[in-house]
Amino acid sequence: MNITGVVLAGGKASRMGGQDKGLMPLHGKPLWKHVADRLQPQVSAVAISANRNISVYQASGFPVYQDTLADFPGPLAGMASVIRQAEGEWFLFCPCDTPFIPAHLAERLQSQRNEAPVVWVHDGDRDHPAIALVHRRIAADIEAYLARGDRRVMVFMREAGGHAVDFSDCREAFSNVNTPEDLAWFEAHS
Ligand SMILES: Nc1nc2c(ncn2[C@@H]2O[C@H](COP(=O)(O)OP(=O)(O)OP(=O)(O)O)[C@@H](O)[C@H]2O)c(=O)[nH]1
Repeated sequence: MNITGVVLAGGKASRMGGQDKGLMPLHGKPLWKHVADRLQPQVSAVAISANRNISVYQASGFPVYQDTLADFPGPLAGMASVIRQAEGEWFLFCPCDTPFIPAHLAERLQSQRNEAPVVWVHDGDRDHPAIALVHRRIAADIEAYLARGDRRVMVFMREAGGHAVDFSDCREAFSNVNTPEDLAWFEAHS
């Protein structure tokens, strides 16, 4: 299966004080690059979803896609915007703030998909609907869902016929960085 891995870096990062979270360094490397480096061996191509500092992301050489659904901020808008601009059938989305995703992420999501058009990570405690393997055919459904005023990623994905895949054996791989305190903690402990 050909999969495009997409680093979602288009959020407002309000809990990070509004800075561009993807560009914040952890151990001297920007958060988005940690995610891209972990995705790259698992996918056919890597791309970035971003809405500011575009030239900085473009300098990586990866394609960078901006949101075309700017009226509907949130990860779903990022997903549909990428699918509309990129080629390829399958997309593995992953937030820029999840720098420890496991090496078997794509393989396990694929192997437990069972024909669903979207599957996402469940870490044993909670769902991570922005870490998801998505087929391009749901782009139109995302657009319709956003247009009717909804934003909730999980609700959409269940409506679209998706299900969660269990990653409780490696739950710590889905730790994420939301605040400056989180970043300081990972700088000291990872
Ligand atoms: N392309 C795109 N990505 C988004 C958008 N909103 C959130 N994301 C991404 O989705 C992932 C999860 O986002 P959140 O942590 O819920 O939101 P955030 O904006 O990053 O941070 P907070 O404002 O602190 O909630 C992150 O990787 C974000 O960059 C958006 O409107 N467009």
